[in-house]
Amino acid sequence: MTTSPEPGGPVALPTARVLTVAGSDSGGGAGIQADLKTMLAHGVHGMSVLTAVTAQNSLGVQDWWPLSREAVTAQFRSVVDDIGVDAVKTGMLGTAELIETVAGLLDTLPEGVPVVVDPVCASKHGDPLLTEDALAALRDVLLPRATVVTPNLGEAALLSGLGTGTAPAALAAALVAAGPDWVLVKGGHSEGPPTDVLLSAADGSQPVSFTAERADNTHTHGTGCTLASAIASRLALGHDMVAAVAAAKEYVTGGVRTGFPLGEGIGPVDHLWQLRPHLGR
Ligand SMILES: Nc1ncnc2c1ncn2[C@@H]1O[C@H](COP(=O)(O)OP(=O)(O)OP(=O)(O)O)[C@@H](O)[C@H]1O
Ligand SMILES: Cc1ncc(CO)c(N)n1
Repeated sequence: MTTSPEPGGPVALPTARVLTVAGSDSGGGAGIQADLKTMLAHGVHGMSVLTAVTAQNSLGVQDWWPLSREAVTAQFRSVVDDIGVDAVKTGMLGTAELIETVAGLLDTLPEGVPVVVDPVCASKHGDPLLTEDALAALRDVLLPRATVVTPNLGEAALLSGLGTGTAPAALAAALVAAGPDWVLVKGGHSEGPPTDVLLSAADGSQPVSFTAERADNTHTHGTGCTLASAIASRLALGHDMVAAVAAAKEYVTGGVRTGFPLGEGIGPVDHLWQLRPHLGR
């Protein structure tokens, strides 16, 4: 929870403010749309800086267009300078130019605002959402500014330069060296129970593993965005990192279990699974 200067002195806000800096998914399952739904489900105030527009559906990404650095900067300044933020999540940034722009903007945040970096490289279908030359910028410019970075197994292999068969704990150790405070390597693309491995840069201790039952459901569009936004929401509400990841994992697990078919391909996770009984549908 946070306080805000008001005439007559600081007052407690009824909720936390969480900003996503990410791309739009026209199909509504991932990207900005998944982030804002996740934030709503966590009872925080969600805000957005759009970095790119994708033409996307359950079958894949048909095309995408990055916004200008001026458009990204103006959105960020509008939100941060007036409303303020308690946590930031970054997702699809698309190009090296936008990664550098966003990194510069993150440097202007007040001290202590947590930043969750989801290093989005491709969609669930494998369609690229990042230009090839931007991977180095993601690693060298954005990772050092992350409170936590949340790669899937493929992204962790790409960013670390290690092979795809490398164990998650070894991938996490290699990425911690790139400068984030924490690394969470997600195991959604492995065989068996999806296990996510969290490693802290600070204490050099053993990684913490978060395991769930694998949902026997192909409708997993947006899992990565959902997990990262849930972590950002929990951090904004004052949870520590281990508690935030544990709660976020529980949220995404429920959402995947009840993910539903839409279109001809991969349907979305259900962001409202906890509220369905109250909604009556
Ligand atoms: N079938 C599943 N059942 C339960 N949990 C899952 C399943 N698939 C993925 N997850 C969980 O979802 C979260 C996101 O992991 P994943 O590896 O799918 O990320 P991602 O590839 O970045 O997602 P996206 O493709 O949406 O970008 C992790 O907590 C992972 O363990
Ligand atoms: C806009 C956007 N961001 C992230 C992902 C990753 O799932 C996606 N498919 N689309």
